[in-house]
Amino acid sequence: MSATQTPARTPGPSRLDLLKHFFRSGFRFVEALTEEAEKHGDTFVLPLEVPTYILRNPDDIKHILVSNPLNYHKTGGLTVGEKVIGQGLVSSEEPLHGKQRRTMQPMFHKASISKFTEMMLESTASHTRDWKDGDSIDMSLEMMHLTITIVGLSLFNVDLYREGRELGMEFNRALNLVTRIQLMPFLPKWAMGSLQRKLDDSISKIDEAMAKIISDRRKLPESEWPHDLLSMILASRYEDGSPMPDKLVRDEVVTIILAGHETVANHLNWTWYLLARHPEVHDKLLKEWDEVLGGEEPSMEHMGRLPYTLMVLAESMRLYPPAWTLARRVVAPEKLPSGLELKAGDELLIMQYVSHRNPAYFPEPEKFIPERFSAENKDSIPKYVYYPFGLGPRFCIGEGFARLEALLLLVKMGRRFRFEMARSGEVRPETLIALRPRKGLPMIVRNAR
Ligand code: HEM
Repeated sequence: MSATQTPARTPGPSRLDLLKHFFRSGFRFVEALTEEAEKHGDTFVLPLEVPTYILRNPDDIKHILVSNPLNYHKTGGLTVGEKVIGQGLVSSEEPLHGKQRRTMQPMFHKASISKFTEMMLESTASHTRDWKDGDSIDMSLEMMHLTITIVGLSLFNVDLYREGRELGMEFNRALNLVTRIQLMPFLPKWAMGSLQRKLDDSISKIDEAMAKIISDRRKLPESEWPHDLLSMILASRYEDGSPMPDKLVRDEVVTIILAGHETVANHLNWTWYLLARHPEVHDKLLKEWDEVLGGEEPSMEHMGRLPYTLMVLAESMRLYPPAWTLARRVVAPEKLPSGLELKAGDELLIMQYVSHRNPAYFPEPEKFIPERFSAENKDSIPKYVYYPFGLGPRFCIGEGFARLEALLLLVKMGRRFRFEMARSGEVRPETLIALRPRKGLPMIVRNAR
């Protein structure tokens, strides 16, 4: 990377400042950028080869994501794995994106998602069946296993942790390789070439398995198709009545696996971490669950009746948004509402992590205070400063699925267990594709009561 001229009126750290900052803070990337936002204000630019703006002005965010989204193409983060996810919803652009989104939307309606409730609860019960007071676990591994099981069962009725384990491992391998390639752009050519070859090998194994899953399903009469997302994708029709081509079916399925498990896993990881540090919040949750659910299992229908649980999950996503940044590239030059003049090719980072810690809207932003999201307080939080699921036409299609899954798993596990941190000190975030706990999350299982 080489330093370049940046517009004189946009503030930002020099390249040297940035390096010093990262070294001093032990390469704490998002924390350093949050501090830079406090120093420079809502808009600042990083001195990279292509000017890269970090934006948190709510009017600019609204303009880019909602008012004129076609002028801002997707890049970075969720699309780096484009080789793996192909032309799925996360990475495609218009007009393909709109066509796919309209076709896929009904699968994510409340009525079809709620049919996954029993499976989500059963998967959780079976995953945690043998856990007992005093056991040591790495919560981040446990949550990855549980959420990949759930996404595999929802998509094509295969448990990717058990009978579909080989395919599940292949997804993990591909995701790790994508992350390594993304994090190490300075690797020598030969080393990068070797990673790329491993990724290609992993992708061809995934393609082979996916082709078999799709053709096996097509061989069955439609009346025997199970209720899962693959059946819904195969049964869906475009506006002109034609079915989705197999290549796009494959891309959408792989996209949902990758977008739909690490995000939820990390949302839960951070929630367990916060509850371990705030046992009094866990007590209040138990009280709400006793009062509202009694002995019943949680369901979609309870979501509106568990306000404190939803407040805890919302505040957890404020502090630790699993999708920690949205990345866009400017298509045509444009002036933003704040006055910032953008050129074609400029890169934009709209960082949930930075916006969600803006003290102008969240006093004492580092503190875990679920009451920020109480009925009385939540309306004072503007839409464009808190956006864990994104905004506008690229808004997360799986939001309802993720919220249901997080609630069910939290109640199902949190009623039986509490989790204590196995090591002292604060857990720092690591900014991979999702915001993960750095060095995992070793915890000790305790009985909830
Ligand atoms: C807590 C969990 C989740 C979080 C925080 C999250 C967050 C996000 C965000 C921020 C975006 C927008 C990205 C952008 O605009 O650049 C997105 C898009 C997407 N998410 Fe999620 N997500 C979660 C769970 C899920 C689940 C469970 C699924 C599927 C079952 C899913 C599928 C998708 C897809 C397909 C897109 C692309 C939508 C489009 O561009 O039309 N996500 N997600």
